[in-house]
Amino acid sequence: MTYTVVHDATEIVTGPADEDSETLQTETGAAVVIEDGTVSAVGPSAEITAEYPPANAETAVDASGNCILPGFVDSHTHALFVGDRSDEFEAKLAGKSYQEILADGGGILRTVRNVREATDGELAAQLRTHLDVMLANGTTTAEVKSGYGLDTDIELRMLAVIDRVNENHPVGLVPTFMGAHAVPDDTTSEAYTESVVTEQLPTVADQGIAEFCDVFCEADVFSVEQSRRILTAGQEHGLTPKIHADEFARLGGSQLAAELSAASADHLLQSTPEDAASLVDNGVTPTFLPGTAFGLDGEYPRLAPFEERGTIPAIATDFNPNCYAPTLGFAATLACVGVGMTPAQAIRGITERGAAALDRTDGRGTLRTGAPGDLVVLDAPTYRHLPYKYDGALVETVLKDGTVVH
Ligand SMILES: N=CN[C@@H](CCC(=O)O)C(=O)O
Ligand SMILES: [Zn+2]
Repeated sequence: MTYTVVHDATEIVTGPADEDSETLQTETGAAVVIEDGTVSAVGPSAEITAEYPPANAETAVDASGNCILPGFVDSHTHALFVGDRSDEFEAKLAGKSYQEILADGGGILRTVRNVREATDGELAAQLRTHLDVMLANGTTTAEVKSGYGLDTDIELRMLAVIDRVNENHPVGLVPTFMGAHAVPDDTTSEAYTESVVTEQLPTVADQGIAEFCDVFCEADVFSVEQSRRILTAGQEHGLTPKIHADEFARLGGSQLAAELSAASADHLLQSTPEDAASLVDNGVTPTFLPGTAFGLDGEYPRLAPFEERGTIPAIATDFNPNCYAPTLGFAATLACVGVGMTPAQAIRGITERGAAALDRTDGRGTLRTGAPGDLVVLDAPTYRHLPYKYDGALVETVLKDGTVVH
């Protein structure tokens, strides 16, 4: 019998509390056992270690003084990018808006130019570098979008790079096709939508790597009608919809997500209580991206309409060159300080709610029996310290499928 045992933890967060969904279930003085990559036992350390002695374990981690959390799930990233946009940060500080930068050929379109010029090796190396930082800060599962190619060949290349890196990086990747991330500057949104539907989507579906299809449904980008066309075509090709909705304008992206039963609707800065109700009623996981809100004008999405319906949003980083913040612990801090979540809600947001936004039903984001053996050992005694000590460096050890990977 080979097993990993993490023992004598000051606190283990096993998942949401059963009776009150806004709080966490925790055990003190506890241990967790992982066999064949899966959690096989959680409970009082003395009982667990009597059955699974650390001395006989393949891997034993003494977690005294530490809090153990489920591995973090980042359900929204654009982590495959190259190039620098630090001057756009300065332009924004000087008053230029994100949309003005994009309209001038900067923003996403600038990263598209950089990605198109990069070799596959350069793209893979940069993605690995980004994932190393994410892993060191507790992320064990991450969605990664294409969307900096904006033509069939480069979108396919991006997805192939994500797939290749996924073979040998500890962070488990979930690939999303996002050909509809922006409109290339040599075409119109109508013509480009047509090419996404008739050229990109069939080829991407044949390639068989992408699991989700995402659209930037926004004023001057893709209309609701265009987004509907792309997402339903994606569904016909077997890709589950996700959507960037209600970020700058309330165009109707949330309502579209509800209509299509999307896996998630993300950003939601302009969403109304009616939008929140539609999302919740149709099983769409609302996803807040507080790092992006922090870097724009500091307007955060509203929690109350979701809370009132018993739903905690997922919290994701949206890591991209406009939001250079790949750390979910920091996103959790912003979820507390900016959105007004409690630390328990924020921890739920970066764990099992993130898993829900990716349609994962394998217990990911919890540490219950049968869940993946993905664990974060904090250099702190309680989960509350994660959003509280917000300058990072709180993650001591990370296990993926029961193996120490950081
Ligand atoms: N808004 C669209 N996409 C990203 C930004 C990507 C970029 O600026 O490169 C987002 O979710 O914030
Ligand atoms: Zn995004």
